Amino acid sequence: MHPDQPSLRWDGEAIVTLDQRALPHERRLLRLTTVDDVIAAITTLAVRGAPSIGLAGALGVVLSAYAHCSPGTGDTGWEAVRADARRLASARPTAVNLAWAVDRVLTKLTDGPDAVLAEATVMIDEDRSVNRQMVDHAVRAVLDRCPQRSLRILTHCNTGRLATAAVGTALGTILALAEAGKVTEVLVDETRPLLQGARLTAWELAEADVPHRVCVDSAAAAAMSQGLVDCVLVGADRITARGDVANKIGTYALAIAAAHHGIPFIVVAPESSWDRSLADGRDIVIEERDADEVTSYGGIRTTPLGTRAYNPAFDVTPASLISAIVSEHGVHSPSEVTA
Ligand SMILES: CSC[C@H]1O[C@H](OP(=O)(O)O)[C@H](O)[C@@H]1O
Repeated sequence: MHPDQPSLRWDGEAIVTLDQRALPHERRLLRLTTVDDVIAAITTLAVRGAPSIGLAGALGVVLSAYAHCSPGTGDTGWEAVRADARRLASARPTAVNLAWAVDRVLTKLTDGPDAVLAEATVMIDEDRSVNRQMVDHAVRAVLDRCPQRSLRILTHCNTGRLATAAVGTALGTILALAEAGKVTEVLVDETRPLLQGARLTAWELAEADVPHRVCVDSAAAAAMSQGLVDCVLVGADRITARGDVANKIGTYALAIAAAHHGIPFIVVAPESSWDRSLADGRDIVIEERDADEVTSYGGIRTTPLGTRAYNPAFDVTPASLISAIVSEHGVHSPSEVTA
C-alpha cells in the first residue's frame, strides 16, 4: 500500500477498502455498495480504527444519499438517508469519530448527494493534513519527555495508515521518529483478542523497515521493569473534556505500569476523537464484543465448550495517568492539569 494511499477510497460508485481481517497474509479488497455492507465492514472490523470507521461511516451516508435522493424525491429521500445515518453512527459505540463524521456529512444532505460526497472527500483530505500536523506535535512531545538519544517505544493495537486516511496517529509518530533515526526498537503489543498489533502494526512496521518485536500484552509491564521501554505511544477512540481516554482494551494496564516505572505515556489522536460533552471517562460507552473472540482464535476453540467470556473492546485511562495528549492543535498535559 503506498504510504499516502488511504486504506479506503471512493471509486465513483462504491467504497473500496482493504479487508483488515485478512492481513497480514492477504491483501483482500472489499467493494462496499450498500449501507448494510458498510455497517457489516465496521462491525466485523474489516474496516477499523477510529478515524477510518468515521470516514467509512461518512462514505456510507454518501451511498445512502445516492440511493435515496435521485432528482424529484425531495425531502422524502432525506428521511431515509437520516435513518441510514443513524444505523451507521451506532455500528460501534465507543469511537466518537463515527458519529462525528456521519453528522458532519449529513449537514450537506439538503444540497444533494454530490455535496455529501464532496464533504466526505474533504474529510479524507483533511485527515491527511491532520495526521501530519499531529505527528509533528507528537514527535516534539516525545523528544521533550525522553532524553534518550534513541528510543525503545512500546505501542498497543494499530494506529497507522490502516486506521486513518494517512500515516496514522501514534504509529505515524513512531514512523516519523524512526525516519529521524530516533528509534532503536518498537515493542508491539499483540493486542488480544483480535491481534491488531501482531497482524497490522507489525505489518506496517515491516513495510517501513522499522526494527520491532511483538510481545504478548501481559509482557508489557515486564518489559518496562527490564528497562526495555523508554516511552509508550497509543491512540484513542474517545477523549473526555478532562482528558480521560477510551482506547483498545489493555491501554489502562499499560498506563498503570508506565506510571509505576516513570515512563512517559503519550496519547496521539485527532481533535475528532475528543468528546467534550463528557468529563468523566466512566461515562463512555464501552463496546462489549462476542465471547467467541476470546474463546476461539482462527476458528479453533481454545476453551471448553460452554465457557463464557468478558470481552470489552476498550478501557478507560484516567487523565492522571497520561503524560500528554497530542492532536493537530498541539500538546495537552492532563496529568499536570489534574495533579
Ligand atoms: C487511530 S485508531 C484509534 C483506535 O482504534 C482502535 O480500535 P479498533 O481496532 O477496535 O477499531 C484502537 O483502539 C486504536 O487505538
